[in-house]
Amino acid sequence: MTLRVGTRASALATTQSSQVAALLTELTGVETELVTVSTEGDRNTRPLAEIGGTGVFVSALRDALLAGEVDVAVHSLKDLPTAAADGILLAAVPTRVDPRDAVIARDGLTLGELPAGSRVGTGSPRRTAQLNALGLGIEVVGLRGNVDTRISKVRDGELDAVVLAAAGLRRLGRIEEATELLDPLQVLPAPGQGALACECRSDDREVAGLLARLDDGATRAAVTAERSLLASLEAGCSAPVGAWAEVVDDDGSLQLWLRAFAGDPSGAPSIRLSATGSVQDPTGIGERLAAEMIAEGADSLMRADAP
Ligand SMILES: NCc1[nH]cc(CCC(=O)O)c1CC(=O)O
Repeated sequence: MTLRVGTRASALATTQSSQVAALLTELTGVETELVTVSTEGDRNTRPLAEIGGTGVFVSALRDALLAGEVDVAVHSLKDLPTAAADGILLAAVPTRVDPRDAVIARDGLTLGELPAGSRVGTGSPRRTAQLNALGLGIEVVGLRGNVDTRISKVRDGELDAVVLAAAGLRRLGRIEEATELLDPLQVLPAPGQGALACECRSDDREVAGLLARLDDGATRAAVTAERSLLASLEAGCSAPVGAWAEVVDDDGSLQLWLRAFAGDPSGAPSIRLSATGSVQDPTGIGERLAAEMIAEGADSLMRADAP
């Protein structure tokens, strides 16, 4: 049997899909082949919010899965809508690489070293809100495109810096180009950032069993809490929400720490809170923290600029 692993066409997507395919072969001995599927998010470089936001990168791969054209779909977990999809099983969440955001700035600078008025590119409302909340006098400039396109804006001198996911840079072998890795407690990553999602058809027991070997329990618990918070806030992947959870060993009992940020890209005061609980209950921790954030006003904050 040869497993057909579906991937988007971008350099990042094919790299991470081949890494999953290689891991699958290593752990289970099964043969794999990559099948490229083109998605609306790749074909269209208008702002994500305009072309459907949540899920534009994901649905074409899921369609190929349901149509039986591929057996496995590999996504960046942070691109995955929180709502479950009919007939689709999230069969594996491999070990998270790196949750952090990275800065690539001109002349090796860090964010703090950039002079006031510097132009920093990101297309993410979450990054925009947190960059503004740092109060550094930076001008945040909208940006889309693949990793290469974004970095080239700094190399061309069009921007002073860009902020992007460290995991993407690592997977592409370009992490050395980062001039700063932002502390994930200071600039909270997107829920699921740095983790991958491996899906199969819900009724495909055989592939589900193979993929289960790739699942990492601690990563699965952390991203489940992060995504539960996002779902309970009724926010999508393009909302100004950051969340990061870690499993910590508290005298032999495994605890999950979840920290969250909700903001407003235009700079209204933001909300930061954290919660902890048993690693057995990631969904409950996310729900409780979301309720606390809503009680503090997260709801109206996130929707302040909604169209
Ligand atoms: N927003 C798009 C996206 N989706 C996943 C990644 C790569 C990193 C990851 O796996 O979280 C990126 C690029 C980025 O945010 O810089």
